[in-house]
Amino acid sequence: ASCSTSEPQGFCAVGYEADCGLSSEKILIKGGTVVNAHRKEVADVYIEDGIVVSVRPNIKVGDHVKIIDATGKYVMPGGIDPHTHLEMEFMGTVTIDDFFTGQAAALAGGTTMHIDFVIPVNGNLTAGLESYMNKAKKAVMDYGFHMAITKWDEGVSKDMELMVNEHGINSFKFFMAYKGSLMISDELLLQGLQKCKSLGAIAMVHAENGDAVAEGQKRMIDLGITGPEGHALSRPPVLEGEATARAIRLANFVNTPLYVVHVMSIDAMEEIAKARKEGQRVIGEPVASGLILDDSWLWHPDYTTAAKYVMSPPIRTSGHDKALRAALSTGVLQLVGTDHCTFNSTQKALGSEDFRKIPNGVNGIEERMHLIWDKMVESGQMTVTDYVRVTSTECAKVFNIYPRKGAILEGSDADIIILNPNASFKIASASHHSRSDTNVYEGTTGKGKVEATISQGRVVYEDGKLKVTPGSGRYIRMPPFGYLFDGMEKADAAYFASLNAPIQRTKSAA
Ligand SMILES: C[C@@H](CNC(N)=O)C(=O)O
Ligand SMILES: [Zn+2]
Ligand SMILES: [Zn+2]
Ligand SMILES: [Zn+2]
Repeated sequence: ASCSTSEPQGFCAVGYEADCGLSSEKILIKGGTVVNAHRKEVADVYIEDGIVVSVRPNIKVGDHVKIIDATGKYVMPGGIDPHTHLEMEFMGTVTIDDFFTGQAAALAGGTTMHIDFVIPVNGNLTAGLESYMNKAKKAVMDYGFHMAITKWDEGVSKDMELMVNEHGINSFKFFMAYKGSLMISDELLLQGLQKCKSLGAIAMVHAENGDAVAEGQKRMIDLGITGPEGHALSRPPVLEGEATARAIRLANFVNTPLYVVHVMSIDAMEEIAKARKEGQRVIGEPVASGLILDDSWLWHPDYTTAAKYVMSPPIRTSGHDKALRAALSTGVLQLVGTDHCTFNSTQKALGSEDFRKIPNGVNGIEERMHLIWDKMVESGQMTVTDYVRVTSTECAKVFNIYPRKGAILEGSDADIIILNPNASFKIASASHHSRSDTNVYEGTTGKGKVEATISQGRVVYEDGKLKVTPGSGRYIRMPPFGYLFDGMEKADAAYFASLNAPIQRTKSAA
């Protein structure tokens, strides 16, 4: 069998890879501009057995080495997507992309690692992890896990220790929205923040006021607004700003780092900016949809078109996207995710009578690298080194897997992309690798094209063809106490020292 394009969407499913003969253990990438977060340089990259062996000009090699000419192109660390939901059970259905199609899409778009969210099973973390390890059996690229916390008791607290100390999880997500399903109370959030601090684990929040959202939804239904536009109107930016501020203050009170996922509005971004200006360790993660799109689509007369843009927090009115891009380019926000959580048009139709039933989520795992390059680097708003920082390096640093991941340095994993700044891309559901029949970026074109993706030292995407093997993906353990925790104990000591001098009071005269 050979690598025929008759394979579904140009896939090389298991068993064909050897026939493709295109992947190899020794690769020399010649003459490209190698870009890391800290510098760019014209240099060769030599890869052997999945590892970067050397990065310098004019590397000489023997035979049996696959040579890739990258002259005039950028050689960069593969993207790392910090926020995905593959094969996630949610709102009565399951996301249409699993660890095969979602990851194939990622590789085709220049992302070589993602961090997915384990959802506990009936609140049980261990059962949740088992379930996700099972889903990931078909993985074709490296992945890590965050763990969601959807209820609190002594068992959950104990299990969090297990997740950190035994299972390589160093981040826990608390949903402040989705009342009645994933949402937790402030009391639980506080317990969770304190537990994360003690474990050296990053606390992550979905920051919307879930109680107010429920009120806002009722308000829309009472007004007879049941279409997708009701989704945006029911949860305005003020509710994202309020929850973001609340989470930031509670993290301050506990004195632990905080990671705000899918920052979608100016309201939330400005709370993060204020906290960071005051020295608080808060990370803000915008996602591709919030950086690129606006909510006018939700008013589209065609339900299928409008419903595909329903996610939470909602994609905002025009202007928020521009402000979020500016914040990302100046370091107010630190890294870009996608929140890839795809439902096809049949699944989205579950909410055709009531927007509250539209499964929340959009695509992005294949489009992120192209969209950020075109919108921010090609436009001159962001440097190529910052592009690497926000799409790969910062994520590796926050989750403590740098420089194994997120860099092209001697000893790093050989997860590398070659981007041609002079080629262009076009986004279409007809050609994308997601299993969904819709794409929120349908028809978008732009400059900059990922022409080759190397994952674990093998060429897995080249000339528009994927050569992936289900089961070849590896679970990447992420150790606790990453850089965001450096020195926190000193701040704590100083704080408690300042309290430990009880005031000596004289008894007031009787
Ligand atoms: C459930 C998950 C994806 N869906 C979404 N953001 O609308 C999330 O809230 O991050
Ligand atoms: Zn093939
Ligand atoms: Zn969320
Ligand atoms: Zn999410």
